[in-house]
Amino acid sequence: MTSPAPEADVSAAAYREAMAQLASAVHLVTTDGPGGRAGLTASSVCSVSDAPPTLLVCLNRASSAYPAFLRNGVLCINTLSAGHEGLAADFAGRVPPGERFTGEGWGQLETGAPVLSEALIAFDCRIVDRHAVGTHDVLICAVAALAEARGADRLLYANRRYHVLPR
Ligand SMILES: NC(=O)C1=CN([C@@H]2O[C@H](COP(=O)(O)OP(=O)(O)OC[C@H]3O[C@@H](n4cnc5c(N)ncnc54)[C@H](O)[C@@H]3O)[C@@H](O)[C@H]2O)C=CC1
Ligand SMILES: Cc1cc2nc3c(=O)[nH]c(=O)nc-3n(C[C@H](O)[C@H](O)[C@H](O)COP(=O)(O)O)c2cc1C
Repeated sequence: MTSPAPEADVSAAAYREAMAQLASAVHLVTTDGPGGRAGLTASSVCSVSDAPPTLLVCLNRASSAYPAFLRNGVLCINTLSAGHEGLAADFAGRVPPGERFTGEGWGQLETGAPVLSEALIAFDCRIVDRHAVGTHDVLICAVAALAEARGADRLLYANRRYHVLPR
């Protein structure tokens, strides 16, 4: 477990203002298993290694979905394409947790985590490590399967709004 960070000399508000300038892909991070089905919108996804294929996602422990991710030990990173802004808003809290999977086609790959059939890319993963840092857990995930729907425009998030990056 990582020791608590020393008192930051940058305010959280100033940090958020700075971070809002960064453009990132947008994902629905989903899970299913003994802990139930859950999901949230996330932008804190990045590659760690390609040998073996490994990525990370940072999960707020206050999120309603957090207990399910820990209990299930698996997740899917569903990278969104243009036209999925509504889904991103739904999974970011616009829709209550228990009602987030009613629409859209959802399937599975290896782990049983929900896979959005129209996702630009789906990274089906097993959680192999976890580091608590401040309010979040950094989840280290081994990629067990991949699916991709080529050719769609990308959905980005920057300056607190969504943007489309043509393919
Ligand atoms: N990594 C995260 O946990 C993120 C959380 N959010 C949440 O989504 C909501 C909408 O955010 P915005 O409209 O973009 O404005 P905002 O001013 O709350 O956030 C601006 C930027 O700061 C960073 N950020 C915000 N809250 C954070 C947190 N609790 N932990 C780590 N980084 C954080 C993100 O990069 C975000 O794009 C807010 O409640 C925000 O907390 C948004 C993006 C990332
Ligand atoms: C564009 C965007 C990116 C987000 N990225 C993350 C993230 O990387 N990690 C995280 O824990 N929450 C992130 N959130 C916040 C969650 O989607 C959600 O708002 C929060 O978990 C509360 O949802 P709940 O109703 O499931 O508790 C993001 C929100 C938005 C709008």
